[in-house]
Amino acid sequence: MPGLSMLVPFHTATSKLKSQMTNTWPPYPPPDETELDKAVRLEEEKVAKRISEEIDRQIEYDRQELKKKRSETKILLLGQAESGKSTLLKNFQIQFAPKAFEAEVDAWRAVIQLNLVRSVNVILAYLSKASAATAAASPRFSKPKDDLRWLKMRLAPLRQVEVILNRLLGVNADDPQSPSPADVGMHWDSDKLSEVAVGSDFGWRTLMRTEKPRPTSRFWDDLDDARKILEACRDDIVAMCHDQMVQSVLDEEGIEILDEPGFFFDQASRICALDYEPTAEDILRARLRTAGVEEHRLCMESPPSEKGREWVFYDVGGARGQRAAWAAYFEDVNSVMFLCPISSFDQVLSEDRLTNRLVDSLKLWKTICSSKLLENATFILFMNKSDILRKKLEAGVCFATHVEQYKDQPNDFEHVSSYIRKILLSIHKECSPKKRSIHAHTTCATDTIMMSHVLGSVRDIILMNALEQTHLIG
Ligand SMILES: Nc1nc2c(ncn2[C@@H]2O[C@H](COP(=O)(O)OP(=O)(O)OP(=O)(O)O)[C@@H](O)[C@H]2O)c(=O)[nH]1
Ligand SMILES: [Mg+2]
Repeated sequence: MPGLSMLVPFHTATSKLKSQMTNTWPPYPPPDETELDKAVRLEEEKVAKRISEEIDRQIEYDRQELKKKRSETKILLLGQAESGKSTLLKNFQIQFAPKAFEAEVDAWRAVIQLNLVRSVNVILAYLSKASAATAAASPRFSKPKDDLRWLKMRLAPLRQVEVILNRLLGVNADDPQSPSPADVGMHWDSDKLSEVAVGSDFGWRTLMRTEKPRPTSRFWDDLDDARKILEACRDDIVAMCHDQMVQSVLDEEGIEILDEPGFFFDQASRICALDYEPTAEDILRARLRTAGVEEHRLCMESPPSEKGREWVFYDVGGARGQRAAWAAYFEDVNSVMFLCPISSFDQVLSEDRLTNRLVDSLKLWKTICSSKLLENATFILFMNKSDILRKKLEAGVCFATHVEQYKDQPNDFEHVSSYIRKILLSIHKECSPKKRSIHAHTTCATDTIMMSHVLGSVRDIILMNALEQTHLIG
């Protein structure tokens, strides 16, 4: 039996062969092609070309994505709730992406005003309940009840301001850790009551960006209303913040106003003004609890040598209930930044009042150090809230009362902080799956000057290690 090629006309076979050999596209048309065949062939060629181009585009996209991924630096921010993770991230933005940080100022203004209003509402609700229950018995409520009633009446519009700002910022009303002031009980719990959380998917930061298409005018009208009410209540808010009865209640509860996250009582007059412009320090002091895991892309604006490099931060919610979600982000991480609030030795977790915060932080650190998934990451430890530790010790709070092993060593900042440092470093040494260097810094994340020095050296460490990890050096 003759081969199949024997049945195909010679010129067709050769042109096919030629097209296969030279890889010509489109292939030569068959010589006996009818008009209909030609139309069909051209259509088929068009479709094939489209598919081929689509595949090329996808390959190029995947190549670019891979290239981008390789040049990205992934950083995980870890630590218990209120350790200062989000505050550290703000410092990175201030230092290396100031324009992007500036673009979020409007959103932070609303958060700061909400922090203040919420604190005022919480205190008012607390005072009324406590006053009703103990008016006769306690000298701290000796102020005439009428005064309190008058204050409440004058400041009643602030409840509306809180509602508006909650709505505009997307504060999750269903969040069990974000109770409204109406939920205030007889037990003072500043951990929960002064703070708010915004879901990471709400996009509140970009909502108010000036260069973005603006939200509806209803949004801005509501925001204007909230600001006007705040301005109208300004004198009464300032009066309340300095009121003796309020001060004595806060004193009795051991609340150090300046150290309370998101309280802003000392800045009430400025923050309530219609033309209030938040400073970087205000924004660093604002309290917004992270819910879930937030991805932040920071495109370096400075220094010029690093312009355009992208750092991807994963900022996690630090409360116990949120920690199970962390592990999903452990793979491919270049750097872990762990924050241990060293001032927390005399505090308990707000989610578990039987657990000391420092003990919880050390346990968490042990778990993170032991993780196999993180064994190649660069570890940077921030012993944060050093300013509060210093203040507490200077005020006479005794470290050994809460950490018995400390025994009778000196109760001063240098000794206590170096004791905590030794423990953290020895945990890292003992629990790491393989030998790994560590960089430790004692910080106050609300102090921009201190942080600019620290972050300069942190940046160098991260860049060096990113290079090593991509085998360009070392
Ligand atoms: N005084 C002082 N306050 C700090 C310091 N670091 C952070 N804070 C404040 O502590 C509060 C909590 O900080 P965040 O950065 O929100 O804490 P976080 O670790 O992100 O907390 P979660 O999101 O709940 O996990 C904020 O109001 C900060 O301003 C510090 O070093 N000193
Ligand atoms: Mg946070």
